[in-house]
Amino acid sequence: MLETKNLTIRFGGHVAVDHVSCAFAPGSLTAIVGPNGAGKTTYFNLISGQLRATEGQVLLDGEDLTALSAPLRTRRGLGRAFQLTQLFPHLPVLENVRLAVQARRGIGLKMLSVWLHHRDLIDEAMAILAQVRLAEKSSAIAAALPHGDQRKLEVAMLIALQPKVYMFDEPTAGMSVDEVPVILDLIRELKAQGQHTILLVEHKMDVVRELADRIIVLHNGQLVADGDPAEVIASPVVQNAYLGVAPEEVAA
Ligand SMILES: Nc1ncnc2c1ncn2[C@@H]1O[C@H](COP(=O)(O)OP(=O)(O)OP(=O)(O)O)[C@@H](O)[C@H]1O
Repeated sequence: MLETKNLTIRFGGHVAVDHVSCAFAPGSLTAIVGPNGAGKTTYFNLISGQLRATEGQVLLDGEDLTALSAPLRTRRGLGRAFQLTQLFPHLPVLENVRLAVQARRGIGLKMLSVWLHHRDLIDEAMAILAQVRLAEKSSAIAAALPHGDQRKLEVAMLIALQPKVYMFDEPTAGMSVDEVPVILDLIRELKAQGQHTILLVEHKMDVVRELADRIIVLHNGQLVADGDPAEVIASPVVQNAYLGVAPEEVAA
């Protein structure tokens, strides 16, 4: 179980995330929505450790991660989709995923045969690339991939780490119409496995409606709605805060 308790960050006088308390269970997919500047990405950054909270806590399975760096949080099971800049852009796709698998397994594994060990890592990396439909591009240089394939590689790297929590920040942003379903299928497959906690920041409400079990709404850094997707989307607070419709218009 991932929990945030009174999670808060101030930038000068501005409270970007304001005492957000929320728990996210394994097997659930929660969409985090809200207008531009609501604090969604900042909330993600506080959970994954890219930013340190001014106040409050992040807990995973009861362990307080608040004081840990982002890499240590990753090792505890918080998996956030990487940007290409965090990968090895000048190495082949397969090498990137192999290194992620190796990082997860630990480098100090005592293997009878180094070659077998290497073969085993490659086999796992290739299986993950097949899962994200990138197997045929395994020898391409990561930086040379088209945008949609780079996003798939980011998901592959995440899968290689076998996190407890998957965090996706606008996973389909900048993708062409034919690439979007591949990423959504991948998220759907992860959800179907049933044991991961999945958090998704997404602006496209059709995607949210289809994938999420639950929606939380941030507005001015505060948690203003939390619940069943259909009910939350229909609620006056969301129609007003997110879709820009006045509550009285919704009620009418
Ligand atoms: N490092 C920072 N320094 C100062 N202010 C920041 C910083 N990071 C975020 N903010 C501010 O915090 C608020 C929340 O920003 P954030 O990017 O989290 O919003 P968001 O909901 O993800 O928006 P969007 O949907 O546009 O991505 C904004 O007012 C933003 O300007």
